[in-house]
Amino acid sequence: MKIIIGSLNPTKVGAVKKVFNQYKVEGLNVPSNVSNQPLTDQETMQGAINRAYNARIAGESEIGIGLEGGVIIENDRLFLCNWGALVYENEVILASGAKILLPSEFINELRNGTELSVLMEQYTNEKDIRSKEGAVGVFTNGRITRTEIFEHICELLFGQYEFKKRKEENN
Ligand SMILES: O=P(O)(O)OP(=O)(O)OP(=O)(O)OC[C@H]1O[C@@H](n2cnc3c(O)ncnc32)[C@H](O)[C@@H]1O
Ligand SMILES: [Mg+2]
Repeated sequence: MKIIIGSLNPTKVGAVKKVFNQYKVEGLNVPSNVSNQPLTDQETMQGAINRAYNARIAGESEIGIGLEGGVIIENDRLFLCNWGALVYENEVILASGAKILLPSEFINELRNGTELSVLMEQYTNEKDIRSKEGAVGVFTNGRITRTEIFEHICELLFGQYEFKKRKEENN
């Protein structure tokens, strides 16, 4: 069975390959059909769902997976959030990842349309944080990386998928 993950970002592809290691896993760049920088929990979740559907169709696979990063602005607090969706047959399975606080000084620029990936490069003076440890890796001193957040989300997706499949078989 083939699984398509709707991204070529190595943190996302790597997480899916690690967790769904008994399947053939391929990354495909597909649209999220939301903003490049989702600014709410809801929009981030929708991006994950759209990527999963688009990946499944584009790759003609049984299972499509979408992983999406975003932020949540709550008054003067800014949080990093991540969502995952797994689509198979007519079912959508969802899971979100752990959240951490990001610097509040990012809020204005995010509202003005700058992506978090750009802000992280400016903040750290390092290139392509989004494909490496991620914002979470930077702000947790490397204890939890972006790949690990996505691995955790993938475990939550896979476990729910297995549970549903087992239930279907017993019916
Ligand atoms: O190629 P895709 O799959 O789009 O990978 P991406 O890194 O752009 O990831 P998302 O679109 O899911 O994330 C939305 C935006 O938030 C940024 N972002 C999200 N999480 C991040 C993190 O941990 N570190 C740096 N940037 C992050 C990301 O780079 C985008 O600008
Ligand atoms: Mg993106």
